[in-house]
Amino acid sequence: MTDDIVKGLARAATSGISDALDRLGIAGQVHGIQPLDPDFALAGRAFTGLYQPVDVNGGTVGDYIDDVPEGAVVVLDNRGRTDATVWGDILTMVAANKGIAGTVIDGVCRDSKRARELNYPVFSRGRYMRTGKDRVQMTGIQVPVTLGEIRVHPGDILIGDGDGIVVVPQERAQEVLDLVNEIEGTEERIREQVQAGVALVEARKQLGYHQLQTKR
Ligand SMILES: O=C([O-])CC(=O)C(=O)O
Ligand SMILES: [Mg+2]
Repeated sequence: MTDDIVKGLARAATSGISDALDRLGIAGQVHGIQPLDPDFALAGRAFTGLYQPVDVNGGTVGDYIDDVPEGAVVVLDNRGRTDATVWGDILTMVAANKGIAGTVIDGVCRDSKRARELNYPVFSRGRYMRTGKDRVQMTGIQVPVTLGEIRVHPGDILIGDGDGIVVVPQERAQEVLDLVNEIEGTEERIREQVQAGVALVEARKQLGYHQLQTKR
């Protein structure tokens, strides 16, 4: 299920959402996590999972996937670990079949070919073949997690495109959406003016381009 705020934000580019977050003083830009394919895009509310290194009790990549609702984004916090995966082709296949919106990993994934074949958007810190099975332990499901420096609570909205991922806190989502629409509208007017022959320096000055993202 995709609600109206998610649909509205999904129409925007991550660059516009980033500028709106800057203006509102909200930290939501995820640094260093990129799509497996630059054409991948996703939008949806977070379903979160947290990993720790395995201890004497052993561990694996987790069996949460059947609980993830259609339209959600799976957000996996493996603490930036790049030497063991927490996502691969079997999870991709199941998630794509269920209509899950995509997966964002603070870590790495494997079997990346399947994600491209099924056009299932996976965003990660990279690709690697070595499994997290016997190396990680899932210590939390639907708990607050981090993607790099950015906190994600279950239900927060993630938007991803070829430029990366932004996280919009659910409490501020309407405010962010209103501001993104305003910023993108202003940028469109700048493009129209330039196409009509106005000098870019003039169009930018008139419409306040350089301050669109400035915190008020
Ligand atoms: O070990 C993993 O990262 C999971 C995996 O390959 C899969 O789900 O196909
Ligand atoms: Mg696999």
